[in-house]
Amino acid sequence: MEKRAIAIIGTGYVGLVTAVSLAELGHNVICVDIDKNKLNLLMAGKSPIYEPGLETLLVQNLKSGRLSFTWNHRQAIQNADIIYLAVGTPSLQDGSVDLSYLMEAAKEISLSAHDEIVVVTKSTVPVGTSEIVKKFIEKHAVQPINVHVVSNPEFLREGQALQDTFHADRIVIGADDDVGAKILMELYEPLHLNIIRTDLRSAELIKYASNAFLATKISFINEIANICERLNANIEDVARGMGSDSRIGTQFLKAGIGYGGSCFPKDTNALMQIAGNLSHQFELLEAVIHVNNRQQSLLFEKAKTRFAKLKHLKIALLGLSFKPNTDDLRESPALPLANKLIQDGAKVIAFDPVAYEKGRKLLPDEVKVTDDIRHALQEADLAFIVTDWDVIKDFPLALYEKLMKRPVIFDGRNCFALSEVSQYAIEYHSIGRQSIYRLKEVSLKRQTMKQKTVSSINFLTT
Ligand SMILES: NC(=O)C1=CN([C@@H]2O[C@H](COP(=O)(O)OP(=O)(O)OC[C@H]3O[C@@H](n4cnc5c(N)ncnc54)[C@H](O)[C@@H]3O)[C@@H](O)[C@H]2O)C=CC1
Ligand SMILES: O=C(O)[C@H]1O[C@H](OP(=O)(O)OP(=O)(O)OC[C@H]2O[C@@H](n3ccc(=O)[nH]c3=O)[C@H](O)[C@@H]2O)[C@H](O)[C@@H](O)[C@@H]1O
Repeated sequence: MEKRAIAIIGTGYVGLVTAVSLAELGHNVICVDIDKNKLNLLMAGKSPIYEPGLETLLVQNLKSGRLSFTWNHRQAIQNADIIYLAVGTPSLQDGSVDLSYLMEAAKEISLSAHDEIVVVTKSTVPVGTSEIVKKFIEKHAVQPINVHVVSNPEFLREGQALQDTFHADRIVIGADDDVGAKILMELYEPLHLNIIRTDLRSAELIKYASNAFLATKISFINEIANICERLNANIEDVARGMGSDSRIGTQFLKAGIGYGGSCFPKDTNALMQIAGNLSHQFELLEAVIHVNNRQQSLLFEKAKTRFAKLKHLKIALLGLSFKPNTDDLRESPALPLANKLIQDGAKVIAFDPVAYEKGRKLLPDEVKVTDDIRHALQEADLAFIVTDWDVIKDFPLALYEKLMKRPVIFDGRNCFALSEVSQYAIEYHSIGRQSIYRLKEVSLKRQTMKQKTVSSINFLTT
């Protein structure tokens, strides 16, 4: 295997995971970023993101000398024969993709690269962008250059990024010429994974189509959950029954508070824009996005129906990250929920085992933030579960019952089996399942017992 000199522009999730995995395969990898704070951490062997296993590989590869970091684009690019673009491609106001970071990175390549290079678009970009990048670099290059551009979209999930990289279901390599495609296929060959070779545009579309399809599965199951609630059926059983059909599959059928994160909301909106620009109204995707927006307010609406007023209630908001095992709060359903609760005059105390620092910066000032679940639940009038962190799922229901002033739980992730909850004096509202009102039942029973005791005392004293 030829040892390659690889430059990676952008050290976010995707850039970092790509960097450590290519260094693990024995290549020389240099990463460049414009964020000096991030680079200082990385150079010191500290991962700026919470991603299981990442820091260990970072330290190992820094020590071996195969991995390095710089803020100087020229230093990263001038000797590289493969250059990855892994910068962010966030949404603009209208839902279309902001390509300014990507084009800045392309400009840096044109200033420092020379001879023959392979430019790989790892960032998720609208169809046709890789061609634009190639033309841009060739047009603005200050030295003679031959650019082979390859689209190699990323499919990792946050929280299990390394597993998804080393054991990916597929690697997509899209190119309109064979030179770059062949080099990338050789690069990934030692991973022994399923490689799908396509043209440039198809590769770019595979990424959006995949994310949009997964988002569709989630909105679909959430709609079935809404029907379950009205029919007294149980969404967990329905999803299990559906998912056992191998044509449907069990994954991404977990009903909940709606999808969040840095990609599904952004990429579904982008695909809507892409279709719209082609005069095609993507009605199915429009519905998927609409259902997700509605689903994110569902727990709040349920709480408003249950309690006429949330004002002055002490509310524990459990989980801030958009899913467990990450400290990423981008598009987390916890953020709009916290804002709504504050607007309604509730006293909110938010808990997250990892994302609490980031949460403190993003939540309204009125929200207290803690990394201690007991502290959040103490004397709370109700609790919202937003993220299914193990520490939340495994926290004993007996303690929810004991610590809370009034143990009413709105669970957006179906963390507990109904049979388990019904053993406690807890009122429990979840997604796509019947609500449990044991709180009333048990306290009534307690009241009756108290009354009985009082009357027997009265009897004894008369
Ligand atoms: N986060 C994820 O799980 C996944 C993300 N993607 C896609 O990958 C791309 C990157 O996503 P993330 O890693 O989450 O982004 P991120 O926002 O975490 O990181 C991007 C990095 O690029 C840096 N950057 C911006 N302009 C630069 C420039 N001119 N030169 C050097 N560095 C520059 C930023 O400072 C930042 O550190 C996006 O297109 C995203 O849609 C794809 C699959 C998974
Ligand atoms: O393009 C991307 O950035 C990535 O987007 C997702 O990965 P990620 O956002 O890290 O997380 P997921 O595990 O897919 O979850 C996304 C959201 O859907 C929600 N979800 C997921 C699965 C499910 O069954 N139900 C459900 O509500 C999660 O809670 C979360 O809010 C995709 O799964 C990755 O393949 C893709 O590379």
